[in-house]
Amino acid sequence: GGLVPYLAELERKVSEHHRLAFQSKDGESDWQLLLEEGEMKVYRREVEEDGIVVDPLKAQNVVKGVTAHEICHYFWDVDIRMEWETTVEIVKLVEKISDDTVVVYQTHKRMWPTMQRDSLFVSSIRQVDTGDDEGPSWVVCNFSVDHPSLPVSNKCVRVKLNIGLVCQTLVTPPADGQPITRDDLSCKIAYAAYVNPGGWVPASVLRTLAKREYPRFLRKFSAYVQGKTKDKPIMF
Ligand SMILES: O=S(=O)(CCO)c1ccc(-c2ccc(C3CCCC3)c([C@@H]3C[C@@H]3c3ccccn3)c2)cc1
Repeated sequence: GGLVPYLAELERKVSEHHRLAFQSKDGESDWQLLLEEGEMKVYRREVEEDGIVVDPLKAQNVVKGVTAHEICHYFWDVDIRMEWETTVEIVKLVEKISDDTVVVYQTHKRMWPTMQRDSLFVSSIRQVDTGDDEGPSWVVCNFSVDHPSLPVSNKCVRVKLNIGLVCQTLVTPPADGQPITRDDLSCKIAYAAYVNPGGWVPASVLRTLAKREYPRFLRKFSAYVQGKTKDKPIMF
């Protein structure tokens, strides 16, 4: 389909998110700590492009009792997105490119006083070898594409996004011979979001919105996955 050129870009973005995920931010001292809550740390850089706020966001968290595969699976699975994503109105699977790569269309709830936004993006899940002794990472990358069947509508402003969720499973080995239980598991998460609102939004409005909504999403989504998996066999 018309998406073949995007598949090369997708591979580049997955590698980039994986490379940057657990890299310490010392190099980029201009990250502003927005919030620190237990293991969750949320940072942002203040960036404007042509007067439009496009602040990159970076967050780390550790979620107990779940694996990297489980966190990435529930983040990627379009069918259950509305169970945890409270800021979108419509989620539509536009095209299934492969078992781990789909094209998704979403409308985001209108945030007064801004115009409603929509997004059209490739969403891909995969395991990436990390090369260290912590075992492989699981990665989900969502990034905007143009798609012939979803032209930009005059009702919504199309955002441009590039999102990376990179996760690693941490296991504290149980007493020898004991099977691993969820009490021995946690998942280290690195979330990166670059969202261009696609049109002018007052800087203060967007920055307040991001400061509230990203931590809310990380809290709600983490708790959602813990709830969904607690009585299920562990998905490594
Ligand atoms: O991680 S995901 O892939 C999850 C799949 O849904 C994702 C997360 C966030 C967005 C997103 C889309 C639009 C907007 C704004 C732009 C102007 C008016 C709305 C924002 C701003 C940053 C604030 C925000 C942050 C989190 C949640 C909602 N709102 C974020 C898109 C995708």
